[in-house]
Amino acid sequence: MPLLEAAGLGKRYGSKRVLWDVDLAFEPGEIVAVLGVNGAGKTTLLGCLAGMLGWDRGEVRMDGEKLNRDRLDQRQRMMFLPGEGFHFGGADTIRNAAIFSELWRGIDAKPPLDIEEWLERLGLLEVAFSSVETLSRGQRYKAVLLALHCADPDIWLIDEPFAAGMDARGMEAFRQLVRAAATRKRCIVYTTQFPELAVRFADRIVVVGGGGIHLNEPTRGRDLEELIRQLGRELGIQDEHS
Ligand SMILES: Nc1ncnc2c1ncn2[C@@H]1O[C@H](COP(=O)(O)OP(=O)(O)OP(=O)(O)O)[C@@H](O)[C@H]1O
Repeated sequence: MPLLEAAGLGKRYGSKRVLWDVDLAFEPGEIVAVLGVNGAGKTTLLGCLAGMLGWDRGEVRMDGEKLNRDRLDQRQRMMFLPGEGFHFGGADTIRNAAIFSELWRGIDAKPPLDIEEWLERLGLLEVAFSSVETLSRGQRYKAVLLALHCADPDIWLIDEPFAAGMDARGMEAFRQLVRAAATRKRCIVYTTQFPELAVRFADRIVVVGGGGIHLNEPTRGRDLEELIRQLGRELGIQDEHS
């Protein structure tokens, strides 16, 4: 049974129909990249999957059970990370991560043992005790990724992580972070505009467009260069090789 599922999902903003009849399923332990041109509905899709946005038709299911936006126990099993991230005012990097851990895993939950290792991998050791508000844009986003690691929900919904100003070290730490989470059977779904990064980081690629799903393909066993070209064509990029 899928961990998370959209069945016949449709979403309008007023008279504007953005998604309709979207069927998608996400398994524990998989990393899925969602691509699509600007305005295709990627953020809308993630917002609906997270139960943050309402929908007009169809349903979202978690472990086969209909997602009810009022049910805290369901909402607590996932986290939606917006493109700009979010943090708790005044908290330093470590405290911010601890607050996320307390909110998602309970007040008695011990922080993960490897928090120092991830501070190091993300390049955050020097700002571990600095207020998140005083950090640079990329550092702030990394601090939120650390908090996500500490919260460790079953489902990670991440909007545009590669547009958040992280440096190469941060991007590599992100790759390791989501891979480690997938090994713990977390399901990670993120949006991106970059076919190369999608293919490099994900087990499956989904392309949203025209209100539906254009492509839903595993990366395993695929010729990745060809898949990147195919995605480029889906996104309207001219193929130099054709
Ligand atoms: N609150 C809103 N009210 C009205 N229309 C909205 C709202 N939010 C999004 N839309 C519209 O829904 C469509 C999909 O938006 P969405 O943000 O989901 O796209 P996206 O694929 O994430 O785009 P981008 O790549 O630019 O981030 C767009 O046409 C957008 O104008």
